[in-house]
Amino acid sequence: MDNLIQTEGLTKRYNGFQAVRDLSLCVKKGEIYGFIGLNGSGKTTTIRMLLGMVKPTAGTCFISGEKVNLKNYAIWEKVGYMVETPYAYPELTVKENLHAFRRLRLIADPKVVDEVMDRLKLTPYADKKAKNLSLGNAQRLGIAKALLHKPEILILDEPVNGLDPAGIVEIREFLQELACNEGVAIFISSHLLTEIAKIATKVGIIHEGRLVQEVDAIKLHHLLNQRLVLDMREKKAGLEALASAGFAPFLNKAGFIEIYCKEAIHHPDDVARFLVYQGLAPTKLAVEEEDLESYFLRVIGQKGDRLL
Ligand SMILES: Nc1ncnc2c1ncn2[C@@H]1O[C@H](COP(=O)(O)OP(=O)(O)OP(=O)(O)O)[C@@H](O)[C@H]1O
Repeated sequence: MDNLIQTEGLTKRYNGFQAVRDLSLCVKKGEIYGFIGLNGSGKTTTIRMLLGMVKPTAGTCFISGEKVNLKNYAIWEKVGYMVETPYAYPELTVKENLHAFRRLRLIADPKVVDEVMDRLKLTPYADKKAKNLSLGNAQRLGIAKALLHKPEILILDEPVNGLDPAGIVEIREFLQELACNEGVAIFISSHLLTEIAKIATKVGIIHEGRLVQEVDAIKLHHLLNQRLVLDMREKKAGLEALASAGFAPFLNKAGFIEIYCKEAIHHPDDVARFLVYQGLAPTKLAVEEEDLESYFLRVIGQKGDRLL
């Protein structure tokens, strides 16, 4: 079985409002699919349909090749998930929570709880009540629950929310190991594009319910625009000289001159030489790559300095 997760023409309408439109995607064994979009773009609705929690208006979801259907209990043996806020019994400790979920999953071997606590670095908090956990450790407990039964598919909605930078790196490395060494197919939603780009093997961008782009993470940086950024003392004269030489320069918000023409980006030394001959020596000259947030905004057709 190649595609462990697959959707075909998935659509959800709420009283005429299109939350998800004609969405088709697939995730293979060992792949990490990063599903990114602004708030309200349809990520959670898609995940809920994948998990059979919301009935699609049209289209189909397949898990391990089987059509998602709440009555098909066998499917859920293969899936671990965490959707929105991780749920735990607040008065029970981390360990008690995990044993409660182990029993719900009908797993006889109690050792799985110690194993999963160890993997998620929860052992020091084993006897702490869930209600007293930090947000980051509550997230870890959510992921631990999702992994108790060693699923081949993991579906996570915003799993790094509330984690500090070190915690984000740990979870990232943990998920990468899970996909790489154990072949788990991971579907992970987030609005943190930069973070997702570091972990995913494939990135899908959802906007207003539509999958507007899907790209292999390796190819992502080829899609980022490059530009030549310049500064000089005589900016007005510099802009005029560069414009008359056909470089189509413009002044950005930070007060630097930007050039997008390919020849200038590939041969910044020619631009420097030209400016020096004009008596306009640059005080800054650098080829810079568009950041992922600007790329995202470009793809979804919005303007702005930062995403979120
Ligand atoms: N039960 C519902 N009834 C009506 N509209 C809904 C319902 N659930 C979601 N929506 C709407 O569908 C759209 C998509 O919501 P969804 O929660 O899937 O977005 P999201 O990308 O997960 O956003 P966030 O990042 O904020 O969680 C939103 O406009 C939301 O208001």
